[in-house]
Amino acid sequence: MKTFTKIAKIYFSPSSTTRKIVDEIANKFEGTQEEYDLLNVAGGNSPKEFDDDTLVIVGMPIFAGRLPKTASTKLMNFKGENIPAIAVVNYGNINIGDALIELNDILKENGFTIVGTGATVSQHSIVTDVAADRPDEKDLEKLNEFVEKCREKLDSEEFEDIEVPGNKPYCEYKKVQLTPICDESLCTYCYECVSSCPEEAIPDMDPGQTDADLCSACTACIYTCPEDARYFTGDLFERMKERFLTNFNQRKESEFYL
Ligand SMILES: Cc1cc2nc3c(=O)[nH]c(=O)nc-3n(C[C@H](O)[C@H](O)[C@H](O)COP(=O)(O)O)c2cc1C
Repeated sequence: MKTFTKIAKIYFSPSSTTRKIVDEIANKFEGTQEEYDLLNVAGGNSPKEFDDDTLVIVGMPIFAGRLPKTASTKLMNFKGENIPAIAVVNYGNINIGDALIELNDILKENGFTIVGTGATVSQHSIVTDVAADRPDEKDLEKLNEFVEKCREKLDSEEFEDIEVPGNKPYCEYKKVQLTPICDESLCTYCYECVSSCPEEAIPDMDPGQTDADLCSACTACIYTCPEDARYFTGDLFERMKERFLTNFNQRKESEFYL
């Protein structure tokens, strides 16, 4: 296999499961790892073009059947003429929607050659009882088999266009109408939530507030808070929980395309 000097990891991962998948894939290759964390407000804002000694690994969570808006907008800044990419969307056992085709389209449009792609299942970051504790051992085993096949394909250097499920035009991106609340009796004003928010929806000096118009419900602030002071609550959240646990609690498996 051609040796890659650099392994570039590009991801958006508010509750860290997508990052875990990307790390699992990247760690199977030699080469110095570079990270592009699109959750970071400054991350991925400027154009970046990769050299041909680079293998790119991209991981994106699925939000409402699409890529998160902030993440897809930033991803468009990454270009790589014939640079090989392994690309996964990661979802919470509900649906893939059109996110997989959207991810593939963006990467191909920007010059990348897709070596392998797929959809992995991880714990639902909003309704955490759905797909709880995933990815598990079985998931990681399947992921490793996929990576092995990607390695073989990189060896063969034969890359045909990969067809993935999804519709065009893509389903409309619908913002999830939830905004985390902050229990100020628990908050220690460490401001971790402020710096974790990719939408800058939490005011600098007032973590008790969240701008619902800016918030994408991504969950970064909830998972970063060391005091568990931030969470979703309310009727809509309770209804969502009930609906997901009733309808989507049957295990779905990761799917891969090469
Ligand atoms: C705003 C939002 C919307 C989501 N929409 C979907 C969805 O449409 N289908 C699905 O299966 N999971 C959905 N999820 C769950 C995430 O895709 C899943 O938990 C993923 O593992 C999160 O990745 P992360 O740990 O890297 O943040 C959604 C999560 C959030 C926060």
